Amino acid sequence: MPTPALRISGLRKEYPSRDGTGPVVAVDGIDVEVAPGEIVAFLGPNGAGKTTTLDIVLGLNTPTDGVVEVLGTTPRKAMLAGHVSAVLQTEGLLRDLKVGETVRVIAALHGVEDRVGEVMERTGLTPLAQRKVQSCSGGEQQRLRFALALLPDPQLLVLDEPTAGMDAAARRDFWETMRAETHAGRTVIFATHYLEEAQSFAPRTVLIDGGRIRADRPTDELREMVGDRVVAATVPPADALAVLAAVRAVPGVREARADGARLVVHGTASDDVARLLLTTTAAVDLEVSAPSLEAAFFALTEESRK
Ligand SMILES: Nc1ncnc2c1ncn2[C@@H]1O[C@H](COP(=O)(O)OP(=O)(O)OP(=O)(O)O)[C@@H](O)[C@H]1O
Repeated sequence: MPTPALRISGLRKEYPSRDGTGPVVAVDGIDVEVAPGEIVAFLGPNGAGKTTTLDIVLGLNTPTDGVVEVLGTTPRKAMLAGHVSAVLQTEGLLRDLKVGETVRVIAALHGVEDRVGEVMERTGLTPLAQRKVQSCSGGEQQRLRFALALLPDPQLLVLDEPTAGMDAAARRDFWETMRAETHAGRTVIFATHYLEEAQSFAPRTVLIDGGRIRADRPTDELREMVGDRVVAATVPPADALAVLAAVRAVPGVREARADGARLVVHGTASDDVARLLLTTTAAVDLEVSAPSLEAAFFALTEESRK
């Protein structure tokens, strides 16, 4: 058995109360093991305990109880040896430095000046080299943090909501670069609020809420468990009943109803329903939406009640 990239056993973290109402239990007994080369999403809503867990993995916070091993050693030793890098939500950048200078300074600290050009190129920073950090957008600054994390060529990369504050296009760019950076052997753990980010990037998802793991399974399976899509469209009122009947006959449709002229269809067959509506009816204003994270949690707790 190879040494796990990460082993967390019985992890618990309590913070002193902020308002005298007793301690805040941020992490309430987490066990998880990540093999070398795995890409794992820690998915959960605000306050789930993701940042606390990742900070402990990075040696930036200490557990109240439990054991955390990173690459077979303590978090601090792994970090100091340069085997672990992180992109954190709040990590400071020096605002007066230029982008290129920032990368060179950190490369010099790691003794890897020869990697500057390659890392800047791979993270798309070369055209921004002369720009001051303070003039970069939030997404560009996040890309710079990512470049700094890649400099030591870490075995384990930890990303805490790396796309927070980015718009959809910047998020897509970020994950495309990230995908190219995950080569055999590099382990990646990232925290996210977005089910789509877990779906498109991580083969395995650990769902965390209230400081506990609610599910730890292949992301595809999770997606199937919450695979419903909602298709909505406006149809001429006179057609509504006939269209409803046609839609209900599509395999995979779980529920279809008409709210006045607005048709709302739930189920796993969103492509088939959309095709039927657009090609055989006078439907307009078609929208397809994915379940929210809240819906995912609901579906999962419903599953565990069965
Ligand atoms: N220093 C602290 N003192 C007291 N409570 C804290 C402290 N840091 C975090 N908490 C609390 O611990 C719980 C878990 O917080 P944590 O930041 O780990 O969650 P998260 O999943 O990362 O959330 P987010 O997505 O908002 O970053 C929350 O209830 C939070 O308010």
